[in-house]
Amino acid sequence: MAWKWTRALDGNIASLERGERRNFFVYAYRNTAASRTALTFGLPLLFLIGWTRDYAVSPAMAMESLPRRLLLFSLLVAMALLIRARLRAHWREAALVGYACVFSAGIAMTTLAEPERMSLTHVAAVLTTIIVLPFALHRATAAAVIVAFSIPLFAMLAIQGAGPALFLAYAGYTLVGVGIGLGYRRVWLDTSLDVFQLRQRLLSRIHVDSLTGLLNREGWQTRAVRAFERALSEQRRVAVAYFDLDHFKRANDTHGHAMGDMLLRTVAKTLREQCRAGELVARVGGEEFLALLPDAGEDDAYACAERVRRAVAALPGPIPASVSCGVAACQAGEPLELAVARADAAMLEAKRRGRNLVLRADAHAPPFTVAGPAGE
Ligand SMILES: Nc1nc2c(ncn2[C@@H]2O[C@H](COP(=O)(O)OP(=O)(O)OP(=O)(O)O)[C@@H](O)[C@H]2O)c(=O)[nH]1
Repeated sequence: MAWKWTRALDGNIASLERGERRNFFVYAYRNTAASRTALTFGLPLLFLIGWTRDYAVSPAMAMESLPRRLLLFSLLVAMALLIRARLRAHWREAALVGYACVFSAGIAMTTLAEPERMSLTHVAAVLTTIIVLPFALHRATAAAVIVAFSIPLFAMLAIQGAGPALFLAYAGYTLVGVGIGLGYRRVWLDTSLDVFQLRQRLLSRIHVDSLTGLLNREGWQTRAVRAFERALSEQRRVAVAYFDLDHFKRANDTHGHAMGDMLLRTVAKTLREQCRAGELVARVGGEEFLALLPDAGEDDAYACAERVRRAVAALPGPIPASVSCGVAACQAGEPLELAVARADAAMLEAKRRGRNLVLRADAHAPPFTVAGPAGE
């Protein structure tokens, strides 16, 4: 049996490494914002539905139970925040684990207080814990939580003289907990997840420029193309801006490479600050930066680039800095690289015209239009 698990698991890991999506469960949970969001909002929704159902049966009783429910809900939120801080997890994952823990604790307490109310709904809720916990918690913690919750539940099952279905459900629950806790490294959820997380972490590093924290060229190629295609499929506009620091070699030669690096970091920070959420910024060369601006036409891109140009020119510090920039709005049917090439050419023209300048690359009025706030 263990051998079979191992084989299945190795297959999962290999397929994850090959980037295949066979392990759909892990993949679906980790990789689709929709599934995580559905789960995250689904649980409080269940909470609400439960109360509404009680209200329909007996408003007085529902109102009576409201403070208890609100307390439980506050606990959920507190737990989620705690887990988020502790694990530095994404808020949706933190919220899920928080729900799962408090949900299980609440059910365990209810069962202890009112054993006759125990039902398959409870089992389903506790099973949620099994699904959710190993995704986000360390194996040992997940095991401790599961086993700790299962003890009172088992005691109640025995006292209640429950049927075999409930016993079986809880036995599965406890076994998963014990299996995880004993360090059964081949429990597929756990190990696949280790590999998966490692891969995700490596991938995110590969896409980030270590000096500035912006996307690097690979990151740009992956993320910008994806964002560009998404915008096209939703028939939204996209523009690009190509920035290049002026006389950066001179800055390096005069002030040293360490100061040059500092200037690059400061310019990167300025770029990030001047761009809106959802806009992608990358360092694609030594002192070259690219921005992808969804929902922007050439005027918007120009305005953004002008903001960046002014902010860089106003930077305090020992090195006087400025950027030249070309902006281009993607034309219908035009691939992203072509828009980038037009923005690049406009940027080079800005260099030729004396630097510290933003130019529009206007496909219909070649070669270039000198940009101005009124779009002259
Ligand atoms: N400090 C530092 N310098 C870098 C880095 N990457 C590239 N450079 C330097 O950036 C400089 C780029 O010089 P050039 O391509 O001549 O451009 P420039 O001096 O900015 O001149 P213009 O673009 O024409 O205004 C070179 O001296 C590179 O050594 C880096 O990561 N850190």
